[in-house]
Amino acid sequence: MDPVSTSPTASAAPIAFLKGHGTENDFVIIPDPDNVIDLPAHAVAALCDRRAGIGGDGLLHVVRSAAHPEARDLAGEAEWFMDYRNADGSVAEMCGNGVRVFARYLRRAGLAEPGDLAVATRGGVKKVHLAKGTGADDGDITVDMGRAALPGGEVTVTVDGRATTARNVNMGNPHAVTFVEDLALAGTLFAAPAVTPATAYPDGVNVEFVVDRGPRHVAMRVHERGSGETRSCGTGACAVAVAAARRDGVDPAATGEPVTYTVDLPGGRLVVTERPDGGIEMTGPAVIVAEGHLEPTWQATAFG
Ligand SMILES: N[C@@H](CCC[C@H](N)C(=O)O)C(=O)O
Repeated sequence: MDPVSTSPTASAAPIAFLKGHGTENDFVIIPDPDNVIDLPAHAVAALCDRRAGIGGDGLLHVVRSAAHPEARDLAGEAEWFMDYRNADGSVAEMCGNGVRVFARYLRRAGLAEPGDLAVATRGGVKKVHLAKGTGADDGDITVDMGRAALPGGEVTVTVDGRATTARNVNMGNPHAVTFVEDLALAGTLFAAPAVTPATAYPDGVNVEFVVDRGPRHVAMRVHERGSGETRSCGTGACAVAVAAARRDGVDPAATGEPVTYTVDLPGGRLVVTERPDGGIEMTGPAVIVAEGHLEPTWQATAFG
């Protein structure tokens, strides 16, 4: 399962990849334990291209923390670093569905055992729980996503001239969560919704549209920074659960009781629990779909 290649500029050896998804939020996975593959933004965009590449909402570069300058300091806490990229090649702090798929890959490759697995991300170290028996394909995976930050301040999302207020929630990456009457009001989501004030999100934002489905049960659509509309977003589901809880007047820190929301997305279901200590746990599937090697001619063009 280890990559065959080193840098494509140094060698024509084909790069090993896998394809995976979590609730249909799909990723190209590039195993590169020693961080020898240079992945410029244009190569990531080419890999994630759904027509001319493998296709994905993002890319999971699997690197040992000790081998990556952005994660070296975390190597004592987490052996592996999820170097996450969006489909346009931009870098993001965290990916909730991605970290489950990342853990599934490590388990499948024999690089992680059942139990708790620490994964370094740009959003800090996340603890992933691989239940006993978790193997190549089976079993949902739970991630301790850390705490949500709620910066406050008025935020507005505008689609097709219709403005709704939103809550600013940071899950390591930025989110604007707005409750609507009908998910169709999100429109086509071919373009990013307008979010104001721009100063609330200096690095861009993921936008979630949410409707109620029942008690502590919501459904959402999302427009992701750097990827467009996706069929699921794990950090987005966590942001939505926290926003829904506060809207419903529920705060586990105050009650001392955890609260769980079921979040339905176009690509599946995630279950999100906020604990009294503020920690957020997300549970959902993680699937490896395929593996192979890049075709050398395509690789040379994509990385050139
Ligand atoms: N789909 C991811 C989030 C990926 C990063 C996001 N697009 C950003 O730029 O912050 C998830 O499952 O959390």
